Amino acid sequence: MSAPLLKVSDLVKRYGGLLATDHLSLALQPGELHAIIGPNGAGKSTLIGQLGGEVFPNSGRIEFDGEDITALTPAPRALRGLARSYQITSVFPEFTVLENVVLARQAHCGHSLGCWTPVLQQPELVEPALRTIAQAGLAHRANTRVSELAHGERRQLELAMVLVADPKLLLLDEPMAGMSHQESGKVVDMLRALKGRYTILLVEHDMDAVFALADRISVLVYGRIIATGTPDEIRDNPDVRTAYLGDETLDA
Ligand SMILES: Nc1ncnc2c1ncn2[C@@H]1O[C@H](COP(=O)(O)OP(=O)(O)OP(=O)(O)O)[C@@H](O)[C@H]1O
Repeated sequence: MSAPLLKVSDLVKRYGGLLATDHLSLALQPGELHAIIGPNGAGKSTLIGQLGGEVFPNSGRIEFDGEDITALTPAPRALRGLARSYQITSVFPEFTVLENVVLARQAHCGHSLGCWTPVLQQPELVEPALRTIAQAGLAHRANTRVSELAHGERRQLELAMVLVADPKLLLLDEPMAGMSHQESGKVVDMLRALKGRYTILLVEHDMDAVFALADRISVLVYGRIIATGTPDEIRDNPDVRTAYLGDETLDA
């Protein structure tokens, strides 16, 4: 097995007397799609926040690509290739999908490119932008204004804006939240197409999507990972079934 791209060791996050992250350890192999599931309040958002750099742990260590990033804020983590989709704040609604993704590419590349040439005339920006727009399933909407996109398409745009920065690890926090069945089906297809090309950590409540997509699943309960395994191993794990007692989501 190759060295893990992400290695979390003995992570602890306390809120007063509550252990939101309880000595949690986790390793992600390059190219893996790893899902985190768990009941409400299990600590999924707190974990993602610590991986993205918005929440700092009380103790423990986060290594990314061989480097200790525990003390880094989100921006230097993103520069190292650790991308979180919702971090996109600079979507311009009156600009087209292509213009937004081109600007995200320009922001990622810094100022080395020709600032005084209109961005849509710079093939080094436009080509990767068109490629990731297609990967996100939005090729037919490239010239549509963002203000005209449906909710699901906007989430796809956010993903395109993350992918255009060539991330090594994608942190996806509930990418299907608020989507119709048809829209979430599209996101499942898209993530299936991205699988293997990117390392992905997916937190998602849609169990059909998780069990269809994940190579491995970790189950978080009261801040602790109680099981990690393939979808079949997780479905059959008695501790997991107990944690989800009375919940039909694992029987899908
Ligand atoms: N900023 C905070 N201050 C105090 N307690 C917090 C804070 N953030 C989270 N918590 C608590 O930490 C625990 C874990 O919350 P978290 O939001 O990480 O769970 P979750 O698994 O993402 O839940 P959900 O599935 O409902 O989104 C909960 O008991 C929550 O109330």
